[in-house]
Amino acid sequence: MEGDFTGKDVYGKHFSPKDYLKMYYSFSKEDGSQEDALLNFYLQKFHKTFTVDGVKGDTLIDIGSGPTIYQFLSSCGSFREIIATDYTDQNREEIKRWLKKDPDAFDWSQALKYVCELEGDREKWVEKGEKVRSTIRRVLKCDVTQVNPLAPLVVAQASCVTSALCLEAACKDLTAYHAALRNIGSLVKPGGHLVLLVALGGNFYMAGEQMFFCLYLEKETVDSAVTEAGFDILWSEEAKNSYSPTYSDCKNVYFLVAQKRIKV
Ligand SMILES: Cc1nn(C[C@](C)(O)C(=O)N2CCN(c3cccc4cnccc34)CC2)cc1-c1ccccc1
Repeated sequence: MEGDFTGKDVYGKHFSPKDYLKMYYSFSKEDGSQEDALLNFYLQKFHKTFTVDGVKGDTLIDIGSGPTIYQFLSSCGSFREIIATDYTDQNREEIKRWLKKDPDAFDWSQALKYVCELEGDREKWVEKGEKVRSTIRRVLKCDVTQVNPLAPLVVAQASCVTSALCLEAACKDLTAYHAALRNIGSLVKPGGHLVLLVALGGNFYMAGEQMFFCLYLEKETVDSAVTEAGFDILWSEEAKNSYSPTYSDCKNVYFLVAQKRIKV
C-alpha cells in the first residue's frame, strides 16, 4: 500500500489521537509484545541520551510531539523547561489533557514505570509523572515547513531539539525534508544537541482506519541531511521495525544524536 502525501489539512481533519494512541502505545498485558519492543527501544535510547550520556541544558523543544509524552520521560530531569509542539490542534489538546490529569487522558503509567525501572526504581513512576508535568511549560503550534517552525512566536535558541517520527510524516519529498531539518536545526543554539527518532524504509502508516503518508528514507539520507543542516552526528542506532505490517510498511527505526557545529 502506498499513499499520496498526506497534507497538513488531512492531518487536521482526519487524525484521531485516541485511535493512534490505542494502536501504537497501549502496552500489551503480556510483556514482550512487538509494539512494546519498539516503544521500549525509543525509551532506552532517550534514557541513554539524557540520563546516561548527560545531554542537558536550559530549554528543550520537541518538534511534532503528536499526542504523546513518552519522549519526555528521560529528558524531564535534564532540562529546566520543555516546550512541546505540534501542528494539529487535537494533538496539542491531547497533551494538555494529560498535563491537567484529565480523566479522559491517555494512561502513560506503563511507560513511566518502564523508564523508572531503567533509572533503578520502578516505584518512582508517580513522581516521574509529576516531574514531566512540571517541566513541560508550554504547548505550542509548530510547522516544520516554515523557516521559523514556531512562527509567529520567536523563541530563544534551545539547548536541545528533539523530534520523533515527525519529519518523515510531514515532508512530501527529500527537498522538503532537507529544508525541514534546516528549519528545526535553526532552533538549536551552537553546541546544542539535535535528537531524532526516524521511521526508515516506509511509505505509509495507519492511525485507526486512516492511512498516512510516510516519506521513504534511508539511514544515509538522514545522516547527510543532518550534516548539511550544520550538525556532527555523535552516535546513532537502528532497530528493526516491529509494528504490525498492517500498521506500517516501514522497515527500521533510527535513533540519532547530533551536535550543532560552532562557527569559528
Ligand atoms: C508511529 C508514528 N507516530 N507518528 C507521529 C504522528 C502520528 O505522525 C504525528 O502525530 N505527527 C507527525 C506528523 N506531524 C505533522 C504532519 C503534517 C505537517 C506537520 C508540520 N509540522 C510539524 C508536524 C507536522 C504531526 C505530528 C508517525 C509514526 C510513523 C511514521 C512512519 C512509519 C510508522 C509510524
